[in-house]
Amino acid sequence: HSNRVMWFQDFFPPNMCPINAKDDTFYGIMFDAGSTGTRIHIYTFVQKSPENLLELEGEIFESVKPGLSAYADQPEKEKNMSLRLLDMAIDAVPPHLWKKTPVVLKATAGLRLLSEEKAQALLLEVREVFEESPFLVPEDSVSIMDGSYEGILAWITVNFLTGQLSGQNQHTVGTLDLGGASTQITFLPQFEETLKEAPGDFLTSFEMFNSTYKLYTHSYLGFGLKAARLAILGALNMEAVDGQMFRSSCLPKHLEAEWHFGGVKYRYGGNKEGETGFKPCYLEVLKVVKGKLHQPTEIRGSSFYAFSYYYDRAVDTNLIDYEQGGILEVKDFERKAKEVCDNMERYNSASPFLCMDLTYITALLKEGFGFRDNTLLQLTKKVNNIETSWTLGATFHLLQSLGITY
Ligand SMILES: Nc1ncnc2c1ncn2[C@@H]1O[C@H](COP(=O)(O)OP(=O)(O)O)[C@@H](O)[C@H]1O
Ligand SMILES: [Ca+2]
Repeated sequence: HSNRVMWFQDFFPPNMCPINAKDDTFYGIMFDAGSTGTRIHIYTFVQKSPENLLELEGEIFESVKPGLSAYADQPEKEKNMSLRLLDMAIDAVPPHLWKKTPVVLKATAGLRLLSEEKAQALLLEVREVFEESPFLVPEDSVSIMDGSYEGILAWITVNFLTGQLSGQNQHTVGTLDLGGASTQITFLPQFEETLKEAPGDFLTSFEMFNSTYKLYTHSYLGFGLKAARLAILGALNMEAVDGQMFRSSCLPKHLEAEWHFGGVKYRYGGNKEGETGFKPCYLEVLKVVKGKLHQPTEIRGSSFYAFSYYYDRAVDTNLIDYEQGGILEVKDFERKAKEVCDNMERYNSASPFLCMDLTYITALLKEGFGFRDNTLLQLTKKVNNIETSWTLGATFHLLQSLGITY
């Protein structure tokens, strides 16, 4: 804990605290416009002692569904949603701090997949809501975030919260984020070989907290869990194919249903006549995954923090506890995938996609990234009661860019 205080001393040196020199609390508001939902994170920073040591004290978090991209064809309807979330900030931040509190929204894969025109129309709606709010609206406050930042900022969050970015002995940990539309992998390479073998745009130098980190990071667009469902069904990028039915051996045999994603309606169902179960499903999933991702050799032996849908699906299948999280091996996902896919009738109260999702996660980890069966995954939703989301890293970055730190 004391490490964190020490670290903040560097981050906010005593004579430089423009946001608020007198008050002992200040705030930062970060919106995460994800493909499946929009979330608000209101971070509180506190100055506890007269020496002006600042600490991240807490977070207020709320989320709404569906994601911004669901309003692609009626952007004006989006307004209610951002207003509703912004009301939380109005309640949480004391009025005298409103105009010193920055508010920013960053959109991820859902908007990256929309046409430029539709995405900009949605962002404009949000910008109007922000401009009418009493908060500090920085330039470029509403934008689509670059995928490499999504990975880097999540890595910053996790390694900050676990105390790895302060002090001398830094043992940083890699991060895996499985969103609805994209997935990210990020780590600090230890081997020279990794730097040599990585595609050029997978390495990014990033400055934060007075250090420069050269990270391996990549965001695979279309490899989020929900986009992967469409890819497996053969329906990705097949807009408005009226009435077409997409079938898969990963779905319950007699299932026929509809699914809305990114503003498009899809019909899908099981292999009524053909095979179902883990084996055929894995083969189907492999077509989407195999050879599509870069495999850095050095990660085979390391352990990673994993969140978002890795966490959710592990909770759904009782691999981990919803509150506690836990540590799993890659093979635990495979074991569950087999159990669910080969007994789909027993799991018919769960999501019809459970088999497909678990099989995809298994294939993504093993055949996609090249992890070993016994690679350890630390599944975490919160560290010290703060969400393990890129939004905290983004808030640090925001404060840094506003000149609140050097
Ligand atoms: N702050 C958060 N806390 C918990 N889960 C989150 C958070 N942000 C995203 N998720 C999870 O991420 C997954 C969806 O990813 P999302 O952010 O909507 O898509 P994408 O990152 O592809 O735009 C869901 O499992 C959702 O529960
Ligand atoms: Ca996300």
